[in-house]
Amino acid sequence: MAVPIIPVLALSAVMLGAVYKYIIHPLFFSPLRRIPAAHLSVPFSPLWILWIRQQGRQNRTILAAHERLGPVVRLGPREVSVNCVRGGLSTVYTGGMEKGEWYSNLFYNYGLPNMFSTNASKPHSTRKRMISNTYSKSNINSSAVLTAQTSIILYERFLPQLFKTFSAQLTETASVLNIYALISAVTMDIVTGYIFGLSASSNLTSNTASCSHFLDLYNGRRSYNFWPQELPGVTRWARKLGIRLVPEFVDAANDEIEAWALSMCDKAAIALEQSSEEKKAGENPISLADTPVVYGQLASALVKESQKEVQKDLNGDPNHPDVAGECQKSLRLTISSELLDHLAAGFDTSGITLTYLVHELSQRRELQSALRAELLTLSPPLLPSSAPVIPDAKALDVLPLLHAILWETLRLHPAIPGPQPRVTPAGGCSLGPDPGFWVPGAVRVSASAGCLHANESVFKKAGSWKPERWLEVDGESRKEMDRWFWAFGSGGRMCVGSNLAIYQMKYIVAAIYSNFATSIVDDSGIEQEDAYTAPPKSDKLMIQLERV
Ligand code: HEM
Repeated sequence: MAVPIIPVLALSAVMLGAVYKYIIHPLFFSPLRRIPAAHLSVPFSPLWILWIRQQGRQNRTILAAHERLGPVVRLGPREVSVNCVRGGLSTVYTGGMEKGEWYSNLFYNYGLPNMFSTNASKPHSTRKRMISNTYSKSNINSSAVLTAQTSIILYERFLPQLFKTFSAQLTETASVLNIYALISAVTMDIVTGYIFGLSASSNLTSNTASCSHFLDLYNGRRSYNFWPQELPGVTRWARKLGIRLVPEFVDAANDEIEAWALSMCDKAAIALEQSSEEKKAGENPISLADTPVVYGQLASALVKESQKEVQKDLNGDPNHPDVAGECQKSLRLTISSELLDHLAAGFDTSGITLTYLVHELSQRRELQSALRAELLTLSPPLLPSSAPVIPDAKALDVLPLLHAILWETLRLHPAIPGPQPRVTPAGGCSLGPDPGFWVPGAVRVSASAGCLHANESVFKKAGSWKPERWLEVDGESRKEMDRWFWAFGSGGRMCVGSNLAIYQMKYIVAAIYSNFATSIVDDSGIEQEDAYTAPPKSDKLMIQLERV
């Protein structure tokens, strides 16, 4: 029987091509072949790193690979991890590499992008310019609105909850407090208060049932991120075949959270509208605490930007009565996508950090006393008798022990310890300290706070929580510690809310430790999740309060 020569030749060519692409090229020609591989299979296939991620072992595996192989390691055929400042953070993040699809796969809201999930630099910086001043250190530390909001949240919600728990402890009707949930509630209230104004924002601190419901919704989705984020195509195809890799309740939770954020946006819009009418009528406009600072700024910047477009559609008439209305309507979800991201990024990370701060302090009675002594030097101190006045934000900010305790917690327990992926530019780049490895374009590259903060040559006894390291060291060693400290990221995509985060975390710590001592009742499951954002595995830290 004659062999059909053309199909055989075609098949052979395809097979040879595959052997070249998947074996010969990675072994002998790929510029990435010189980078130490975290696993034997990584030059040929991404399956190993996908498996590690799916199993929730990525952070510890990447850290172990860096400890074994040095500051640049290869994680997949087109994926590299860096763990150095020179040729690492400076090239990838300060160098402004774009984000790639990893963020847009998961962090769109209502199907719409926001600053965090926008890949390209240009639309990102346009959006960032619109709002970054509302989060600048000088605005945060001198904002009368934020002061009014913080005073109400701390004196009328947070401290009463702590005192209520303390009294219940005395009568033994309740002996323990899940401080993770209460802190998440208060960080949510401060962040949404600043974004939407107090009357339009959340009150999870006083409302424990709403807080539990929200945390269940929010945290219940966590373990299903892998599929849509790493394998969006597979997730879509599986769905078409009737297989749900992400259960239905995750979609329902997303819908509920989106609806909740949208309702806060709508309330903020109404408050602003009423305020401008009252202003026109010569009446008192909106109260300080009810001012929606971030919403107001973002909405007005976006409306201004889109007015030109809408005007074009309305035959160029700038006075057409529909211009403002059309803009508001078309921007409702765009604004909410942005602000839902801020509130999520803002409450979760600060809540995680403070939970670990309380956990560490609860094991050190003497340090709590030293911190309390420092906090009581504030004028006025954060005691119920000082209400409604809160200590000055700048005075709070410069307390050295408080700062060292917060910084050390952010170092050892970064809320985002996992890789923050970027994509190398089309022309390629060199990665790693001299001489570095040349890497072509379109390669996924990331650094991780969890790995950078574990560097023993910068942070002695890196595995121990030692706030004194931030007090005892200065000069070049301190500068080096600052260069490797990466809890908020760096470069153009660094955390835009870091000043608000520091502000609220310091006030919350001051509220707790000016009034109480804490001790651990149950810290089972306190280990951080091995994930991009890393809350305690158990979502709880049970503590007891003691009045001081
Ligand atoms: C302890 C508290 C916080 C920590 C540790 C933290 C950490 C980070 C990190 C590491 C990034 C960069 C992530 C990446 O590129 O993958 C980031 C970005 C971001 N954070 Fe935070 N964050 C905190 C609090 C906040 C707060 C309070 C807000 C706002 C209210 C906020 C809003 C954002 C936003 C909008 C981005 C995206 C910035 C951009 O892409 O330009 N964060 N944060």
